[in-house]
Amino acid sequence: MSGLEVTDLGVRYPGGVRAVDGVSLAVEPGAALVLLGESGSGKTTVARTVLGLPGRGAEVTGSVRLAGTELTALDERALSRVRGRRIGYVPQDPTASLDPLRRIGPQLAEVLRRHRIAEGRRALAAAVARLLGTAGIPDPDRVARAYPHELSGGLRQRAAIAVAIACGPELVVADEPTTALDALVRGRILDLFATLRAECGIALLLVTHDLAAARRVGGEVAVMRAGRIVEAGPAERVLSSPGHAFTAALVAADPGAHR
Ligand SMILES: Nc1ncnc2c1ncn2[C@@H]1O[C@H](COP(=O)(O)OP(=O)(O)OP(=O)(O)O)[C@@H](O)[C@H]1O
Repeated sequence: MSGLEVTDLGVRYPGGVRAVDGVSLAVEPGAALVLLGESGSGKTTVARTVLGLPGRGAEVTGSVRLAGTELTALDERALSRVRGRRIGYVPQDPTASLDPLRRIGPQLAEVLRRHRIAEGRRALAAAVARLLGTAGIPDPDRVARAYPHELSGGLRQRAAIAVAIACGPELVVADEPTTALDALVRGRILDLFATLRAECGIALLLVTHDLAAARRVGGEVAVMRAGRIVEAGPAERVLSSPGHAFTAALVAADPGAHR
């Protein structure tokens, strides 16, 4: 299968914590899967394990395949090539993927050069401008010259998304990418993910506890509790008529549900 296919994933930490237990999910090119659930349910552990970064001492079982490549079988060198090149990562805090001491343009150029996407000053500058445009940045020249702290939160997150998509990845993993943003900007960033899916065929695995975000992204949702998926299906159906008591409780506890 193309896209991401996770089968019977288990992650156990030293001390016996079973953070993930028998999780299976799939995201096809251009599709989205939103992992929902309360804090500590294992969402981030699934995302980090897909990135090949489950954490020190983690014991991983099961399979993570990206377009047929078994990622759990790769060594660290091969995995670090897959990360960045075939999988882009968008963290909650964009400053985590941006260097505070370098302007945005040179940072992006460095990623493009390292992965041999573009070479030479002119080609790199053009590729950077194109990439910032793809990330929905209206004035790419200004943003390319700016340091991360000179940008608004929304523009910073767009710059971090530009880093994530610089190498044309098949999959983007985003962990709470809009939690730190205000409601208007949050919606626009979620719409950018929709555009990237439609125009670049990127598969999106998005972790959030924000039900409104899950509704806006559309696609499929998988609801996690204590390391397991308790319910999965189209966001519209699962969130409007939950089939599991835990999903129903999650929806009932959501302040946005009563607006
Ligand atoms: N590196 C680690 N070592 C030990 N335990 C860990 C590690 N990472 C996560 N855990 C444990 O695994 C469980 C799942 O955590 P995880 O962060 O995946 O949940 P989450 O659903 O993403 O929560 P949140 O929304 O708060 O980030 C928790 O009990 C957590 O304490």
